[in-house]
Amino acid sequence: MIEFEDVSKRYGERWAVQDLTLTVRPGRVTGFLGPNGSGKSTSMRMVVGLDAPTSGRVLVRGRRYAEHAAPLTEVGALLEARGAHPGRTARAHLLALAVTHGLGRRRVDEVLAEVGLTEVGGRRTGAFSLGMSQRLGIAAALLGDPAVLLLDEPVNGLDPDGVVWVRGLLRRLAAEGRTVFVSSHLMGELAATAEHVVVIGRGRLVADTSVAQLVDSVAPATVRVRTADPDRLRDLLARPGATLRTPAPDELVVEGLPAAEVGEVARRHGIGLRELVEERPSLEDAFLALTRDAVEFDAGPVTR
Ligand SMILES: Nc1ncnc2c1ncn2[C@@H]1O[C@H](COP(=O)(O)OP(=O)(O)OP(=O)(O)O)[C@@H](O)[C@H]1O
Repeated sequence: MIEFEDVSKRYGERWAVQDLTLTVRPGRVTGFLGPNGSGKSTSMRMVVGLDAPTSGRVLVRGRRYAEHAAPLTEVGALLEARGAHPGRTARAHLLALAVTHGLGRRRVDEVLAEVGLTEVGGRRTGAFSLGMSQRLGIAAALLGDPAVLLLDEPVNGLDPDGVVWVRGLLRRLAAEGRTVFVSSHLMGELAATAEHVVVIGRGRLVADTSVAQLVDSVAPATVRVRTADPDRLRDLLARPGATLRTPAPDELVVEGLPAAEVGEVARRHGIGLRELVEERPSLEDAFLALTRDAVEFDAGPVTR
């Protein structure tokens, strides 16, 4: 579990994160979504003590990161893909991390195998592609077998096979009961992996909800019907909460009613339907609608 308690972070004259209160729970993948510059990386860095909050505090499993005796076994983090020394081999990089926590060579070999880098473990990381560096970063995050995993844009630079692999890995880690917190600026990417999503815009919390609820709340599904008698069907469907439009002579568009109910009312009254389609906004549309205000109303320079 990760807890942000009224956390704000200021860099010079600007707030990168403002009044963030949030609990990231174990046993599921939580996506962390926001446009570029919205404060995702800053928030993640504060979890592992790479940045200190200007106010508020961040707790990992009930304590500040620095208060944990062996932090690598509590929190594994991938915050920057090219984090390894370019002159070191992948194995040496992991071994250097492992020895600080009393972990042995065997664990290093295990995580190299887990991320598919066994063959290239002896190569210098400076020659790694971005995708290989991402895999190495994930190996480092897994090294201490931590209960909490923090991954900043983990699929960046991965090929399609790699993307599928990361999704499977994150879901497995969550199913094992770990807290998995993963950022992305692409809603579609997170929707394929995360059950729960936290959205920030301009450093402020915009949503903390399931992916399904997020889409429903921003732009609910509409039902589009083609029929010879749209006016009659419109009158039959008129009720509080339903919005009905007839954009064409043979078309009715319904908001606020499920497709099954629209179909059932038509059937009961003998109105033939040529077409009945439920249209959902895309995840990217939902995300853009949510963060639009946050983007337009810039938190601006420091006023407090
Ligand atoms: N070390 C720093 N010094 C000054 N400003 C910073 C620093 N780190 C981040 N910022 C600023 O804080 C804001 C949030 O940046 P952050 O990197 O946390 O956003 P992000 O959501 O991770 O963005 P991206 O998706 O582009 O990585 C931005 O305005 C950024 O310019």
